[in-house]
Amino acid sequence: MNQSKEQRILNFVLQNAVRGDPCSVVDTIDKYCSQKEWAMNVGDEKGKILDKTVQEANPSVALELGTYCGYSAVRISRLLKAGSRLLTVEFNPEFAAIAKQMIEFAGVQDKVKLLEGPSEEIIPQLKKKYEVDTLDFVFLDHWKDRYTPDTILLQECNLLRKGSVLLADNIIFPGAPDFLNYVRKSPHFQCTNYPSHLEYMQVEDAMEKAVFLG
Ligand SMILES: Cc1ncnc2c1ncn2[C@@H]1O[C@H](/C=C/CNC(=O)c2cc(-c3ccc(F)cc3)cc(O)c2O)[C@@H](O)[C@H]1O
Ligand SMILES: [Mg+2]
Repeated sequence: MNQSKEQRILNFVLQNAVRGDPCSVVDTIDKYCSQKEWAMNVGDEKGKILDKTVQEANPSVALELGTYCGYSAVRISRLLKAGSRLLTVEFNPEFAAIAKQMIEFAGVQDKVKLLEGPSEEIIPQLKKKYEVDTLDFVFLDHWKDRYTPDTILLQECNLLRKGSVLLADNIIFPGAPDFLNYVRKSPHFQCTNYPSHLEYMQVEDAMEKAVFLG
């Protein structure tokens, strides 16, 4: 049974990155996906926007929707202060297994908790089962038609507080038009757009930051 692309990405990291060094894992994935096989990691150009937003928010508790191979989980968790944690949600068991190995190889397993299942099931469990009070930072990078329902669900579950930062990938390509409409029209969010490019390509893309106003 031949390997999946995601397995090939993981193997390339295991053979070429430095164990325990999250930056080398991130750089090695970018090297593979820009030179050998494209994959839907946020990539380095948008990754730098992600880095700045995470550093500004300096979250104690962060949530990621759509782990995939773990690229952004490693990228985010490398910036978290001691005692902070990232909860990352992934419903595809193959991708979750890949991401778990990626996270452990990078040495960030103490900061990252991978929650397997659909976001609409996991989000309502965050307070009681995962002892979350409110979320300081949320990275949305899962199916694009899930951004809006999950943003509404986060509010319904009282998981956002004044100043909680949402950052959404792929605002232009593949696009999340309903999400953009929702947060920009809502009086509860202060939005900022960050033009960029699709990972590993010269195609326009953008990220949108939406700060919850309470
Ligand atoms: C409700 C729910 N719950 C839990 N996990 C969930 C979930 N919904 C999805 N997931 C998980 O998250 C990832 C999915 C990511 C979706 N991302 C994209 O589709 C994407 C696509 C492109 C792209 C660009 C140009 C092209 F030509 C083709 C594709 C670029 C990107 O950056 C993307 O993010 C994937 O690991 C999936 O299993
Ligand atoms: Mg994306």
